[in-house]
Order: sequence, then C-alpha cells, then structure tokens
Amino acid sequence: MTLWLVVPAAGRGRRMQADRPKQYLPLAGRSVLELTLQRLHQAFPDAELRLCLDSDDAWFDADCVPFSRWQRVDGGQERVETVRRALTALEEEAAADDWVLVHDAARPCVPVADLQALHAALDDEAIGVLLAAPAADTMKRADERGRVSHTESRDDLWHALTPQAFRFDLLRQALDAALATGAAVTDEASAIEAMGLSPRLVRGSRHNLKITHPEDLAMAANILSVQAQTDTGAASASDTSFPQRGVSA
Ligand SMILES: Nc1ccn([C@@H]2O[C@H](COP(=O)(O)OP(=O)(O)OP(=O)(O)O)[C@@H](O)[C@H]2O)c(=O)n1
Ligand SMILES: C[C@](O)(CO)[C@H](O)COP(=O)(O)O
Repeated sequence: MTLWLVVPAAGRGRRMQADRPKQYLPLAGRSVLELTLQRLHQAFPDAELRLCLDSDDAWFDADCVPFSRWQRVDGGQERVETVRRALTALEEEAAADDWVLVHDAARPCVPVADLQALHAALDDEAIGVLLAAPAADTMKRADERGRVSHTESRDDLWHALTPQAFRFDLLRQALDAALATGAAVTDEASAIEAMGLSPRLVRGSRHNLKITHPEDLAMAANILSVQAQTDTGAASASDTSFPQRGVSA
C-alpha cells in the first residue's frame, strides 16, 4: 500500500510579516520547507509526496525536495482547499483505503520519532490519527472586552499538531462536506470530526511548533540546535515529562 504525503506549502505567511512566504525563510542554513521535507524523508523515504505550492510561487527550488517520487500541486485560497486539491491530484492513483499523511510545511522541527510513532499508530486504526500535545498552560476564555470571562479546565485539552493521517476516501468525503457547508476547518481532523468520527490522538513533542509569528523563527532555531546536540530530531524529542505516546481519543 502506498503512503501518500501531502505537504501544504501554499500559504502566504501573513502573520509572519516577512519579505517572503515563511516556508522559504532561512533556518539553520536551509529553508523551512527544505528542513520539513528532510524530516519527512528521514521517516518515510519510500513515500510519494504531493507538494502543494502557490501557483505564483517565485521562491521554490526543486533541489530542496529529497523524495524520488513527488509531484507539485497548485494550492488553494485556504489550507483546506489546498489539501483538497492534493487529493484531486491523487484521484487516479490512490486506492480508497490508502493512508494520506498531511504535514504543514511550517513545522520543520517535527521529530522523526514522532513521525514513526504516528505511522505505527495506523496499524489496526479505522478512522485516523493526529499528533497532538496536551495543553500545558492555564486556559482563559476571554469576553468581548478582552477580560477574563472564566478559566477553562485544561483537562483533556490538546494542541492539534501535524502530521494528521486519514484514509484517502474518508478524507476526501470529509473535506468535500466541510467545503460544501462552509464549516470552519483548520485541520483534517476537524473535517473528520464533523462527520461524527473521533480520530486518535497520538502524543507528540511540543518541539513540533508551527512557525506562525516572527518570534517563532528563533524558537525553531533553538529547538533544531537542541535536537542536533541531543540527536532528538532523528530520535525521540518528546517532552520527557509526558512519556506516554499513544492516547485513545
Ligand atoms: N491556502 C493555504 C494556506 C496555508 N497553507 C499551508 O498550511 C500550513 C499551515 O498554515 P498557516 O500556518 O496558517 O500558514 P499561512 O496561511 O501561510 O500563514 P498566515 O495564516 O499567517 O497567512 C502552512 O504550511 C501553509 O503554507 C497552504 O498550503 N495553503
Ligand atoms: C493544521 C494545524 O497546523 C494544526 O494545528 C492548524 O490547524 C493550522 O491552523 P492555522 O489556522 O492555519 O494556523
């Protein structure tokens, strides 16, 4: 069975306020996109990649792609549309029950061990899986004045990370339904949840941050440096205070 990797890299990175889309910003001597693709390739060297880029992308250099089997796909206006377009590009080739693993280009620090743990969690999985990290801070709900309305319990609250992996046909149906209803879908799991299904949470490292705001670049550089010193990019970089990896949803 083919493992399909979909990497959405068609965003503009507006919150980053940089001179280029954030996936092309330099980080540890490479671009964010190149680092992300390297991590994926370390874990899944034989996978087929669909790399989603803006049709007007002027920054992409194909030399940064380590995969031997890959294709470029034009992205959409929103991330959900980008991922849906990648599935359209797979329609001729993917089997209904093939796994499609979606990973943000903007997450270059994902540990290879977390990628492997996520993949292992697909064994005997009926619905699908996502990397996630437990909420660590006290959570406040704001009111319309920007004041605290109340404190939310953080019990059972998780940060959704990527990769997220679902079977091709189920993901296609879920994204189509979300697009048809205009539901707010910021990750693949929320589209699956809207179908009444419960994806499995797989505990991942808090190192797997999404580069979103300007200060995130320095944090990512520090994480990569720590991972290089401790070899935890390639091995396990999970927060040692949260040793459990697989968690039932
Ligand atoms: N239309 C879009 C929007 C986002 N993405 C990708 O989805 C990932 C996560 O999205 P986000 O962090 O929101 O990226 P941007 O949309 O680029 O950022 P912003 O919202 O700040 O503009 C990124 O790898 C981004 O390139 C995409 O492929 N297509
Ligand atoms: C997919 C994602 O990275 C999971 O955290 C996230 O939902 C993307 O969200 P954004 O709204 O595009 O920042």
